[in-house]
Amino acid sequence: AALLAAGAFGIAHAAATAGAKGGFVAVKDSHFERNGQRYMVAGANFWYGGYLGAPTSVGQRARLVKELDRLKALGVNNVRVLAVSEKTAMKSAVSPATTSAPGHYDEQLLQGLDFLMAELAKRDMTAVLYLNNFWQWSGGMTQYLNWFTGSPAHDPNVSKDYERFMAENARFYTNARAQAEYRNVIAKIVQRTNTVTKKPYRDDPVILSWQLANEPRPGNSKSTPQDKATYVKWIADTAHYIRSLDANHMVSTGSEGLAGSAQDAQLYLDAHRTPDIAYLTYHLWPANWGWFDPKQPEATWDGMMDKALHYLNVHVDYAKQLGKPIVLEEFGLNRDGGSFDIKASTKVRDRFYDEVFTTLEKRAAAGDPVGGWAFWAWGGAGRAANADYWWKPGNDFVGDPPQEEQGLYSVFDSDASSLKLIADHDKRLKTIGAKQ
Ligand SMILES: O=C1NC[C@H](CO)[C@@H](O)[C@@H]1O
Repeated sequence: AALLAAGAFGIAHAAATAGAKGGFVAVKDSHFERNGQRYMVAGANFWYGGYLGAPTSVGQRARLVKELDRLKALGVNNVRVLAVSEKTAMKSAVSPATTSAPGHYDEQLLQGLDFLMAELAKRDMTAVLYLNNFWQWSGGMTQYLNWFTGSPAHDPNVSKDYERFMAENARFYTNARAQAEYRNVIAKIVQRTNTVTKKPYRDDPVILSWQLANEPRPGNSKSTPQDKATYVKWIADTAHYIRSLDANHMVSTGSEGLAGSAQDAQLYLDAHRTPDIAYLTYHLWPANWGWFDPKQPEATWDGMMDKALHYLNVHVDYAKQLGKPIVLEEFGLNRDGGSFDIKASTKVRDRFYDEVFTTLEKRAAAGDPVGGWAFWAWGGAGRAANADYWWKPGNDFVGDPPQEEQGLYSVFDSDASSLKLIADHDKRLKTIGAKQ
């Protein structure tokens, strides 16, 4: 029995550490490692990367290749991508969608993801793939609930009632039929064989992590202890399920940090404690959270930076407490004056990016568990198509998803000062990592 147990332990241990060897990114001593070397995530949010890779319909493979070449040239080594979307009647959601109805999936969009993975492999880049969305812009949890409870899919861009939207969305975590379909989708993608490379996703080191959802929250600001317990259990159970399908890849939550945890540090820590969640994530949105007014930058900058620096540092401290890496996988600020116009300057945003990068570099240089960052979001060659800056099917994709003005937070290929900042700091981050 002892021999059997030792053997089993050996296999389990080998599986757990296999990642670090076979080119997979894995965690070692609260940092990322790949092939025995420190790995720092110098990332970009590129939610529509799989859409561009589609062979037909929305696909623009020539653009995708150019965008990846641009990102690679900047020193970006990772992209964070929406892996699956759900068809919905909500006005501000992307179409087409991967899942047209439970059990029915668009093979063209899935082949788009395949093509993206293949192109990332050619450039030695990795991807974080999120498998759902707490928000409406890709259907997400709201659409699952519409399918399985018949509840109307309230687009909060229309209702303006985010508190109600968030409270209603939390029902997703306990709806058995919604969870069953969500796991069907997870299994379909995690167990997929790439039609371009013929490589099973499970064996593809391009994937840095499977992410439960984009910005999953326990409910709204009045989340109850029961809501919180449900949320923690959903994270642990779903992460365990993914790891049961794929022991090579890390799993992450997609959490925004305290802002997505009802400002409850204990909840944020509990949500990331399970060994099946490899690292912590957090996001930083000063304008969304009311810390900054782009139309009054001088009046609001100091207060915003105080809060932002605290947010940046306190989450690295949480990661230290858990002994896991942490990635700031979204952050952004408006163009000057709050303009959506690509011709508008980005002086204030550049200053914000510089502060964010510098703060995290300091913590990384001190040996703290900074796993890296990903700015929100790459607009590249995409351009807003309409005078009102709203997206319509057939328009270019940019960094801003359809629920926001196309130009709100995007970094475009013409934003030279922003591109230089990103390139300089991505290089610095990787240099810090290499020295440790
Ligand atoms: O995940 C997200 N976080 C913030 C982005 C900008 O508001 C938003 O577009 C996206 O839903």
